[in-house]
Amino acid sequence: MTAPVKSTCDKLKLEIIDHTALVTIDNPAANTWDTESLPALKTLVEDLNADRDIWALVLTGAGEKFFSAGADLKLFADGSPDTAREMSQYFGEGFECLADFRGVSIAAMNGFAMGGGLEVALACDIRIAEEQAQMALPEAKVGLLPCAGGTQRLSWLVGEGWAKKMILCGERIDAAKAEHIGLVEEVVAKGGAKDRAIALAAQVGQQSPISVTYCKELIHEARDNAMGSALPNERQKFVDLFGTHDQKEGVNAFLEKRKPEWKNA
Ligand SMILES: C/C=C/C(=O)SCCNC(=O)CCNC(=O)[C@H](O)C(C)(C)COP(=O)(O)OP(=O)(O)OC[C@H]1O[C@@H](n2cnc3c(N)ncnc32)[C@H](O)[C@@H]1OP(=O)(O)O
Repeated sequence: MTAPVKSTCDKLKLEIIDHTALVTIDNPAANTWDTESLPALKTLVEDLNADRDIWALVLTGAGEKFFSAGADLKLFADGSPDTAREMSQYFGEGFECLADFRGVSIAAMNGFAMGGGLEVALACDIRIAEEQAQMALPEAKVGLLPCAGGTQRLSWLVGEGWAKKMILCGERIDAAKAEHIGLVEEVVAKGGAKDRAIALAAQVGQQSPISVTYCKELIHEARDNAMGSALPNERQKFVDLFGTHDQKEGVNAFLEKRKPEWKNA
């Protein structure tokens, strides 16, 4: 018998419910991602992948307000290109490992899903949002860009037009709009995402797990082939931004709660 899987990080809580791993991002105030939780996510998903009794993964956020507000912006206030390289690698490895999870992954979006918080939901197979949830890829508002698969996975899911409206115009959308454009598969009442996701995961459990794994790999094949080198390129452009004035200005303006003054340099 193999030892039960454990989370290696307090910011990621793990509960096993039958064949489903319930993973809760628990990093107050905004369930942000950092240099502890991102590598821990990778380790956790690898360990869950190795456990043949785990067939589904549900990801949610602790508390009532945030699913996840993305990267902890405090890490980027005076970050260097090396900081950016390290963070983008952690994001890439963590979220790509989740995207390749052997079973079905479901994001139970219980509140704000912003930046890397929306990108982790995009790395899941299915998204269930509570009616009050709001989502955006607002990285360009703070002088950054979505480097955790967002430019690619959002475009694949909702098409180029809405991806551009959200990424280039910084448009934040509510759950109803997200369902309308195909960004989430279901909207449920406030407080209901986790239970609905666990119920859906149990439904997955009625299928052959090995069939599910093979089908998922095949569904991903066309997209992954077409993406080519886009994911490493996305990470490199994120690193490049850290040599600019506007990256520092954008992040510091957010932390100082003021409007940024862009120089386009
Ligand atoms: C590759 C990935 C890159 C990225 O992910 S870059 C980050 C992208 N994410 C964002 O830009 C979202 C930033 N957050 C927000 O815009 C706002 O939050 C919300 C619209 C989501 C909610 O606004 P409101 O209701 O006014 O809450 P609040 O007072 O802003 O947030 C509560 C506390 O949480 C902190 N916080 C929120 N998001 C982040 C973050 N991403 N990094 C660090 N701290 C964050 C705030 O500052 C504040 O803290 P305090 O209570 O001390 O003032």
